[in-house]
Amino acid sequence: MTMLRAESVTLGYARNPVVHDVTLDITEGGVGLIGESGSGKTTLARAFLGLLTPMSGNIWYGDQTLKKSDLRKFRKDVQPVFQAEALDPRMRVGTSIAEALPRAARSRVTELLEQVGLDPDLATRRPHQLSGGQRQRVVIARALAVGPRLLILDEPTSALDVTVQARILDLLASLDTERLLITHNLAVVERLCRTSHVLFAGRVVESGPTGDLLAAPAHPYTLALRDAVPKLGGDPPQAKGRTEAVPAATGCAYRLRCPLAVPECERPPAPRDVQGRQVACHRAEDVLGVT
Ligand SMILES: Nc1ncnc2c1ncn2[C@@H]1O[C@H](COP(=O)(O)OP(=O)(O)OP(=O)(O)O)[C@@H](O)[C@H]1O
Repeated sequence: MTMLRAESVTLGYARNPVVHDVTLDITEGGVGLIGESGSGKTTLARAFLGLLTPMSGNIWYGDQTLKKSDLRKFRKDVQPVFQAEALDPRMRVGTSIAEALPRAARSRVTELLEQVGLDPDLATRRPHQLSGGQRQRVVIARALAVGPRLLILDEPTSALDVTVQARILDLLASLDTERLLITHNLAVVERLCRTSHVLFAGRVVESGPTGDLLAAPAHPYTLALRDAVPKLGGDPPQAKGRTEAVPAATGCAYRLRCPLAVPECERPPAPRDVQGRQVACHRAEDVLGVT
């Protein structure tokens, strides 16, 4: 079932588009958005949270566009989980969580702390008196307080060391809330997302079942990402091949970096079906041939 859908959305700031004509469904089983810094992941997440209005296209929530849906219900159903630094440093964490709860349900703070694996006694502490992993659990507890159907998680573990990351991933995997997860870390989507979308320069270049994407990428950029970060906790990926940082303005945006680029890539590749995924690359079959 599709909970949220971006339909041909173009997004930007001050009329300058940074996400171009993206169509993407948030379906069950976890959805990953993968891409390097600046590829447009957070921008897309903001649009899915109703915080950024598309320059064109629509965000659909069920059978209504966000513009027309009941925003109160939407804000309860779809909750962000951003970095732990977003917690108010002056507020005791129990109060932080209680604030998100309806007045009649404030006694649920203990239950929520337990649900995220924290000792309820920590409720009286302030964020700086907790470890990074504990703070991230508080952020998750706060998001869960209103009983959301979908969590939108932006790099939920990137500030944590590897063992703490793994425990937070276990916690997220154990929740029965759906998730859209934004990360540059492929190991994280492998653990938490049935479907993944790879973004490059504001365009989806490859989408499909996460396992297939990682086992045999069909886009050279997915291949570069996969080969750059073999394990949990690795550094942000650097593309292999040529290293021009600026995307090409015409044709395939990736072609200046792509080791497989040919003159045909000066024409923009339309997304097409290749072995069970959607891929925007003229040379997808050749990429599959080398993986
Ligand atoms: N508030 C803003 N005003 C103007 N430009 C912005 C704003 N926020 C983001 N951008 C630009 O939009 C593009 C996409 O940024 P975005 O934050 O969505 O990327 P990202 O993939 O989430 O990157 P990161 O992994 O570093 O968070 C970038 O070129 C960025 O500079």
